[in-house]
Amino acid sequence: MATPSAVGAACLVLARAAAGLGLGPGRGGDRARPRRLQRVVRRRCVAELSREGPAPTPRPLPPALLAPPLVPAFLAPPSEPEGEPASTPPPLPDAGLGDLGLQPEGIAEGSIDETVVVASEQDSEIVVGKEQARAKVTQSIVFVTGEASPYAKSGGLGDVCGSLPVALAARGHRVMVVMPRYLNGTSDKNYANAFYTEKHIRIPCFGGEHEVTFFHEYRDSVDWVFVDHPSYHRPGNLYGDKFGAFGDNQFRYTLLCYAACEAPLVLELGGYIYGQNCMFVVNDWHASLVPVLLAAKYRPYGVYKDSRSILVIHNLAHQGVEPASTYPDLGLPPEWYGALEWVFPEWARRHALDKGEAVNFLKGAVVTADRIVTVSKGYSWEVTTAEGGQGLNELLSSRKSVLNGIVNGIDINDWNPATDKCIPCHYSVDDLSGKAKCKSALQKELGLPIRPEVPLIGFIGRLDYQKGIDLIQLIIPHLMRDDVQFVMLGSGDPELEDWMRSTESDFKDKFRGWVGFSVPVSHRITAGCDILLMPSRFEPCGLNQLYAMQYGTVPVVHATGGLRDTVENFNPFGENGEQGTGWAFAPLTTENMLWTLRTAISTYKEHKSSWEGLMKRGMSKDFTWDHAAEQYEQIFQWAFIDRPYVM
Ligand SMILES: Nc1ncnc2c1ncn2[C@@H]1O[C@H](COP(=O)(O)OP(=O)(O)O[C@H]2O[C@H](CO)[C@@H](O)[C@H](O)[C@H]2O)[C@@H](O)[C@H]1O
Ligand SMILES: OC[C@H]1O[C@H](O[C@H]2[C@H](O)[C@@H](O)[C@@H](O[C@H]3[C@H](O)[C@@H](O)[C@@H](O)O[C@@H]3CO)O[C@@H]2CO)[C@H](O)[C@@H](O)[C@@H]1O
Repeated sequence: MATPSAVGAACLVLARAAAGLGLGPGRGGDRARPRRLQRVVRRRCVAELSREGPAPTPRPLPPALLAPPLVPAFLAPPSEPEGEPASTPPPLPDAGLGDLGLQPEGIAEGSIDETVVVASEQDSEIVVGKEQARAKVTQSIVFVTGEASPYAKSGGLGDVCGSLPVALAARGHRVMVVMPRYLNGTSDKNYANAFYTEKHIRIPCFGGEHEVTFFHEYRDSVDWVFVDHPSYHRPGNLYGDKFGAFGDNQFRYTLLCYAACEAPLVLELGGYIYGQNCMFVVNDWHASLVPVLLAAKYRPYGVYKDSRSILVIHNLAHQGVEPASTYPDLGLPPEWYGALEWVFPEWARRHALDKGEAVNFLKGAVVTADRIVTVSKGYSWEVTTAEGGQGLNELLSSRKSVLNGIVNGIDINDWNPATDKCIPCHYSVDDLSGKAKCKSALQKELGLPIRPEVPLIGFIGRLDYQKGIDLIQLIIPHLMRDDVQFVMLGSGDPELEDWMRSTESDFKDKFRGWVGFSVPVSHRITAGCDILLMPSRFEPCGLNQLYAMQYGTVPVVHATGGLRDTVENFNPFGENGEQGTGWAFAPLTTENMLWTLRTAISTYKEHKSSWEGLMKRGMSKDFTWDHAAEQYEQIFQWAFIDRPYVM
């Protein structure tokens, strides 16, 4: 049996929490029914007690997590041509694209690199280890996400949520990640080490009570918590299948958010619950109901008063928008409708009688989260502009004082050419010889002519409008006249997948289109290519250019968002000699892109020592998570200085 005190504490907080949860989705108001709810909750706690398994062996906790709070958190002070193309290419059109490559200005308050002295009720010991830097103040952190690698990944969100929590745990924080337990019949083995916790909760939404259970794995000092429900068990990818996005995604991620709010209160992980004093880090729209729930359904009942929430925006293109008529399904009190209220502009409405009324999950978090972080500084400015704000620019501008940008890091355990298990030869900045072997192995694997002297260009990414693949389509007939090789790895838009296949058959000796999702292939392309092309229309951060630089592969990118923040333009006439790690071009036009690519290609072919300098400067950059983790800690501290969001 679990220790009585821990279970008692869990029941108490669960009782308080569920007093706010309500049991019905109607607009009748939960506040009118607290007594009945308390009774139901007490029964639930008793039922849970009888299900308790053997007491887990408690893991040691950081001292701060055991110490009782002394003062309320808000009182803490601030602290050459080979073969001809199939046909003569048409003239290059101007892409006619809005360019976001403008100069950022006026974002948020001071630099997050500034040192702020924070006195708090939590651990204030400064521990600087020899190998691993430790946090000045440790927190209980709860990440909520739709994906985290290696369990489930559809793109960069999965990378970040699979590695930032580990970096924060290594710095002394207690960290939990809450995500769905996706079972699709092919990658189910990813969850093989996650065990059933015997915890069940019933979530009042969508016209009934929906039971979810929790699975758990403790790995890399992080509590990985998987929410289990039949709606997460189906073939396809995480969010949809060949017919498009799943029709019940709003329901699936509503469940995730409710479950994530309960997990710190009910799960004894390593023997202890996380409790009410948490830092919720909610990622993208899938997790965006969490801050709304905290404000609408917990704090009014005295629960989570000392917790804070941070919204991390990885991509404003996905906001979780559904018709306004779905609001009652969410189980939120009617007076909270305004937090999620969203009206489409007239041009975006479907017919004359369409009033464009909708609910928008991401907007709900923009309104109610205590702080907002975007995944690069550049993007934190772009989201406040009409061009980059995807309709949320005015709202985000109104929250500038709590909006910051932190460039993502990369997991060098996974992405390191000296140790990478997916690549055929290892290499480093001190010995680049293995890279040439990776290139010839890749050419062989792809069935391309094995020619060390020909520049091999790569693209890796989701086949999505965001990534500018239509621009690649336009330049390919021109580029294929040059002596180059080009490999693309991607999946997504079926028309673009078909184009990749047909282009491969048009240019058999020069172009490969690898349709599908393969992490090992992505590593081999990153290591084997000379140049990585990223013509993204917008890019909140971008990870592939970081991986490329780490592997001595020179990025050619559109100067936007995180790409502009991380790729330094090649300057052969720098003050201290040659400078830069790649090429960042703007505006985004096909002519500009082709010209920049050809500049890179001629540098590769004719200026070998300059090329080696580009490679080595990129490989010497420190893209590890530690610096970003430190900046997140600063945001956490700022969040705890302010009072939490209340209506
Ligand atoms: N077919 C395929 N096979 C194998 N691997 C594939 C693949 N297609 C993509 N990937 C992998 O998915 C990841 C893509 O990450 P990005 O950050 O470049 O873009 P994404 O738009 O998904 O992420 C969003 O979130 C991240 C994280 O914050 C931001 O960096 C980014 O700007 C934002 O758009 C990389 O690890 C890449 O290798
Ligand atoms: O890590 C890669 C990206 O993953 C997330 O984006 C997904 C998005 O959140 C899902 O909702 C879904 O998007 C579909 C969208 O909802 C729907 O209206 C339609 O446009 O189709 C979209 C594709 O199915 O899938 C997205 C991934 O493809 C995350 O939010 C992003 O930050 C990440 O870049």
